[in-house]
Amino acid sequence: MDTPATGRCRLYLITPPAFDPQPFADLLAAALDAGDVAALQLRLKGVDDDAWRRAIDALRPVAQSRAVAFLLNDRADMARAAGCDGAHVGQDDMPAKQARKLLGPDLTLGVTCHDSRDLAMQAGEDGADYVAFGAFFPTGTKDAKARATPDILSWWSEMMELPCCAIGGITADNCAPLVRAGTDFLAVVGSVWNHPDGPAAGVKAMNAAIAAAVAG
Ligand SMILES: Cc1ncc(COP(=O)(O)OP(=O)(O)O)c(N)n1
Ligand SMILES: Cc1ncsc1CCOP(=O)(O)O
Ligand SMILES: [Mg+2]
Repeated sequence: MDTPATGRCRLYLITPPAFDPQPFADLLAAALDAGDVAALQLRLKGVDDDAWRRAIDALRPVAQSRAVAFLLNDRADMARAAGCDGAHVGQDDMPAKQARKLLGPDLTLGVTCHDSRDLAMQAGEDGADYVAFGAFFPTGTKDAKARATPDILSWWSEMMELPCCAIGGITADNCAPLVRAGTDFLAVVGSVWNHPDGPAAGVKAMNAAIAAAVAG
């Protein structure tokens, strides 16, 4: 997962809460062709391993053929054998150390750190490649436990080399303070998949907003 070599923040797309993998693959291709996306996270809840494998088989080539890193949410145990680029784990999923062991040294590991500097420093020590803070805004996608403010992003990005990611209710209209605070990635679900003009327009709008925040 390429971190922004230019110093510019990049979009990190997460799959919507429910979708049918085959038709969704076309929608995803259009979204990824619409603008810069650093990573796609496959996020499924309450499905069995066969459903995970079907979704991975449908979506992984779409992402990887476009040089978009393909990460699994929660399932660090599946990522390596399934040819994925990494995994994202939360504080209640598995210890970051265990996820790192499962992934090996080369795959990307992301860790949810809510609004906690301590959790983020621990995640870095335990082998995370990026730390995720949030939720920054109200979101209907997840019942998010914590609320974060941009100062954690500015503190982290000034103190640490390890990339950070912002998540939670982020849209083209509200992302500027997060970009200016130094986040390396903006992780989004709703602002892309629920965009009134479709996901490709959502990706374009997010990239335009990132560029505007950097310029402004
Ligand atoms: C990039 C990114 N950041 C945070 C999360 C949330 O992970 P978690 O706290 O484990 O919650 P679930 O997504 O598993 O419901 C994430 N998935 N991605
Ligand atoms: C998975 C997750 N973790 C914290 S908030 C959130 C949901 C992000 O979705 P949206 O971009 O629609 O708010
Ligand atoms: Mg999780």
